[in-house]
Amino acid sequence: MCMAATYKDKDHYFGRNLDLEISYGQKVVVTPRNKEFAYRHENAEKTHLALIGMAAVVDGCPLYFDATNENGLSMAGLNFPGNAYYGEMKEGSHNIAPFEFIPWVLCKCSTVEEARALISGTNLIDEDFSDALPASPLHWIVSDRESSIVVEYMESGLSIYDDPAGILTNNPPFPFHMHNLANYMNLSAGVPENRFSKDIDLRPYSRGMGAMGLPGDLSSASRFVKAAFTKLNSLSDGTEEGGMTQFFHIMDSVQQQMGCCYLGDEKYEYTIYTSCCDTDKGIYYYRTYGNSQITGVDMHRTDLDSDVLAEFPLVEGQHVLMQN
Ligand SMILES: C[C@H](CCC(=O)NCCS(=O)(=O)O)[C@H]1CC[C@H]2[C@@H]3[C@H](O)C[C@@H]4C[C@H](O)CC[C@]4(C)[C@H]3C[C@H](O)[C@]12C
Repeated sequence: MCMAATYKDKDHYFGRNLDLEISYGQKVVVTPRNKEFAYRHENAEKTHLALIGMAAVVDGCPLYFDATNENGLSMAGLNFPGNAYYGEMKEGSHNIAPFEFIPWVLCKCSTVEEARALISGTNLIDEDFSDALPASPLHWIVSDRESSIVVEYMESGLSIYDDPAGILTNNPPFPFHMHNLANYMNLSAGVPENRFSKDIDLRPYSRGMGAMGLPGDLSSASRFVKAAFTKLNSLSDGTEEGGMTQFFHIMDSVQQQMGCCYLGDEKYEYTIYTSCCDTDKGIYYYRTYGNSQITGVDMHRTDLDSDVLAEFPLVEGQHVLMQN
């Protein structure tokens, strides 16, 4: 399971939880403007917008899981097995392999509307990066400061949905999640009132009974509701630090703890990393399962005019601040 979210306070934030049982050796990677992107079926892009995000670098190629470009447009791929469908090459469309999709959009577009136009003419083809890294069944969230869309390639074709919640999880397809929110429209962060019956004296019996009925299990459907409610009721203090702190708390609302989601075969899915990109500043913050400290990489402290990837291996292990 995974979750991606946007959040706006003084700055705008975009990030995700990567919930999985294995690691691909991912790190924070800045692709500078002059690092050529060679596409399998499209002309290579010699110069483009710079990107920062989490990627596995294989044979010098950054395979992005989630990324933000220097103009703040962001994108993340989340598992969508059984529903994602990549077809054959199509004449008259841009034919792009799934692993190329994030750079394809973020190298060129600065807004959700530009991305929507580009994606409408883009055909994702069933092409693997390599035998060892076959095409992943994904759907994507694309966000700028103002709005988000969700992109799903299914057997029925391409759908681009407005995502007013600014949240994405996994299966089923996105319209289900938006529809499902209606089941929870009665939820409130406030103190519950007795609407059950006038004939029974029901009162809140403790503080902290807001959001009664909010699902807390780890299913994709429940995580969508919980993350959306948490985000849409979130308050922060209008400072950079406060916004980033609140963003991590939103992500924590649907964290997967090791041991709680068994996949069989002695394998468990858990939140391998949580990212929070300040898209206004180009700073990519992250935490990993084994390192609760927030670590940051600022794309503007790298040479964005270079033609060489800047790679930052994840800082692992707890960094405990002893006070005595
Ligand atoms: C599995 C990851 C998504 C996590 C997620 O959504 N988990 C939920 C699992 S569940 O079904 O709902 O249980 C996705 C996100 C980005 C993906 C990676 C990126 O697409 C980059 C490359 C692409 C290559 O084709 C395959 C390896 C890969 C390195 C991908 C491996 C894997 O599919 C990743 C890491």
